[in-house]
Amino acid sequence: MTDAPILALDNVSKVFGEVYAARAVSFALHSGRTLALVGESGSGKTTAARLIMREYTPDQGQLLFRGAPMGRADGKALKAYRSSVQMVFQDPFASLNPAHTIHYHLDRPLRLHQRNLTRAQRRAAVEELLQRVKLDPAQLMAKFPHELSGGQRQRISIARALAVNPQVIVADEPTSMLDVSVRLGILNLLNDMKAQLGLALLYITHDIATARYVAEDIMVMYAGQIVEWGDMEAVLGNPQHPYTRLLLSAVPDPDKRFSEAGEELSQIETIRRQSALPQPEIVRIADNHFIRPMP
Ligand SMILES: Nc1ncnc2c1ncn2[C@@H]1O[C@H](COP(=O)(O)OP(=O)(O)OP(=O)(O)O)[C@@H](O)[C@H]1O
Repeated sequence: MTDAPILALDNVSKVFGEVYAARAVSFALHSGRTLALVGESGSGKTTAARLIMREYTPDQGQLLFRGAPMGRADGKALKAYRSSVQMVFQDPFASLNPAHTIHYHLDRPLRLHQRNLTRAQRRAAVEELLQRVKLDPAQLMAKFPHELSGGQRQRISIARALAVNPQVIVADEPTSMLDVSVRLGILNLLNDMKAQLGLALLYITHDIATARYVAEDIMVMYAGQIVEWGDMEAVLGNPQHPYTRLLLSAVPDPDKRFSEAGEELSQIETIRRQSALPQPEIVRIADNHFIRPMP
């Protein structure tokens, strides 16, 4: 790939006490592509997301946006970053305010970020956002979050993220709290957004099967480090790191329906305890277009 990355973590570490929640993590996101960050609970995935969302500042290394270090960004650059980089959370119940209508949730970011729009233009924009996430505006605008299903709520979260015309979306386990029957719809929606809007997506999950469904590239995180990365099919077809092999062993058939695979992967912690994994050792499977060589 030759296009410049939109966003990158460059050799970033984040330490809590003695624990490296992230250690020398480097990766980049490109428009129109999804990078899956895969690892079990506690591996550092959410820390990586928080570093990108600027909830944590790196102890070492830097966050780059369009090549510029965010550590030195001024107010204007920070504002641009905040609308360019949006997050979709695991729990669509917790991320919407029960006291406000769906219209309010989508109108608010438009009011804050596109101040030149008239009320009528904002209303049209809200309708367009709902249509984009395949919900019926006439039916849903006046409703409150509790009147919606989990899948509909997650669609609203995605619409709200899209309201500010982002270039990057970080989706942290966006389907894990949803009914199995609606997960595929959300994953398809993420794939559509990537293709139609050219978004760069970071898809965070413990579930290799859904990762394979949405992402071209995969990064495996273990104990705060990226231990393996590369093209999705190349890594899954020929995993080099014992931890990747272990993650995959919980999904013996990668073509299996992701819902079944997800359940099996929830047993990964048990498997890990039984098999006494070696200390993380970084394996580079190939020169790769989206990640800098590890030191
Ligand atoms: N604010 C914090 N204070 C102290 N330790 C933290 C903090 N945030 C994360 N950690 C530690 O850093 C490590 C990585 O945590 P992190 O939440 O990033 O993992 P994760 O892969 O996202 O797990 P999960 O899937 O359960 O969210 C863990 O050992 C965790 O206990």
